[in-house]
Amino acid sequence: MTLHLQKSYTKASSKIAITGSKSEANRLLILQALYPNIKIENSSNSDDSSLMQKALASDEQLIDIHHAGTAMRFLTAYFSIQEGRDTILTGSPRMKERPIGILVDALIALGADISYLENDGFPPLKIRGRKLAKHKVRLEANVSSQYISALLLIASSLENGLELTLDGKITSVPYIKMTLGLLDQIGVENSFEGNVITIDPKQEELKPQTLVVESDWSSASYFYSIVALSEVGTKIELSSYKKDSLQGDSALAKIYKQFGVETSYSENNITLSKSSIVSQDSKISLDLSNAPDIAQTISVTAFGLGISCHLTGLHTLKIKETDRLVALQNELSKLGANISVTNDALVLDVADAINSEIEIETYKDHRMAMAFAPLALKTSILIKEADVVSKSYPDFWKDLVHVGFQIK
Ligand SMILES: O=C(O)C1=C[C@@H](OP(=O)(O)O)[C@@H](O)[C@H](O)C1
Ligand SMILES: C=C(OP(=O)(O)O)C(=O)O
Repeated sequence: MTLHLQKSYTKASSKIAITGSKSEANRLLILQALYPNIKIENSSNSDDSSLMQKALASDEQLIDIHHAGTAMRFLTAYFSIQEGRDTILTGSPRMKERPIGILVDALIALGADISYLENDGFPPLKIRGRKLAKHKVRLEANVSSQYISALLLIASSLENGLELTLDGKITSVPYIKMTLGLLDQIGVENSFEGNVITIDPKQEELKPQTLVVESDWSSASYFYSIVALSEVGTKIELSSYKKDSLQGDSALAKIYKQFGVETSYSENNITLSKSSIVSQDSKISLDLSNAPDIAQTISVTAFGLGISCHLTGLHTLKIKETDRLVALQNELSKLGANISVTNDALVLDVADAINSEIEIETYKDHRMAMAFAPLALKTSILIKEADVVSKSYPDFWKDLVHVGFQIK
């Protein structure tokens, strides 16, 4: 489905309810499978969380998690400790290109029985569940934090817990802290000192408890972009967010000040307001190694505002739903941007104009569709395969119409 976004204006004020963070939800679903007394509120309505839930409820041997990276990585660890159960874990063609060897090697070092069914280092996997006898392991930490979170999520179910030593520069650190924060909330003792994470064992039942998932900050990024590209005075209120967040993408509040967007926090909500016009001479420089999922949103906002920007710390973008650096370069260039990318950085220089009626390819990446949509506040634009948004945010297009977008 291709959507035609006509040149639009945001309403002066609107209110949106985004569902829970898919990252928090997918961690809690694994923890709930291990500790059934956990109840989850404000969970995520994303495809990735539905796939996770379905996989955990299934007693089939073949589990297909489609495009869901967290489900692939977390379930690899989870099925490794399901004693006596054999599982084949597979995913979409792109998932079969997303590396998983670092996690599989660490699990095998702990005693797991996992083999590759197609290419070494990549899904699909055959996992023969068993008791993991060892409790100390080290792994390379600069490729994906999801490998680390996967191990941390099962760690308290191991007889002696886990001592994990991280080698190299640790990437996407807030996601590791999110995992540890959720373990804190359910009462699993843990520590993260230097490059060593320790998790204590907890094999007894937990007391019944309800965990409320904070709404998804990565999804909120598109409204930051919309407010940044709107008239001064525009306000959008988003429900179920807090100042003290487990999600690293809450850095948006600080980052978007540079784009003239202020964030105010009330008891349970945030309000984004466009407070000032940003000078065309300003230049945005950011290291996004702690918040890789908002790189596309930020690049497109900068382009829409005609501001130059230099983003670094983007080395993980090449192994996400698509190679996001190449995808950004291709699509922003079609719109008239002066952009160059390397393996871990992006430079955008001020462009003369934004080309109209350009068809944006989304490369089966939800964030390509959502990041480019706000440009409709500057010119009409077409978004191809627009239904990809359901991976993280199925209500995205409906919510855009609610804030004033004209979509056909
Ligand atoms: O743990 C998580 O929930 C995630 C970690 C990040 O991945 P990397 O650690 O691979 O960068 C992020 O990009 C992804 O969307 C979700
Ligand atoms: C990278 C993402 O997800 P995953 O790695 O879980 O597929 C994302 O949602 O941007």
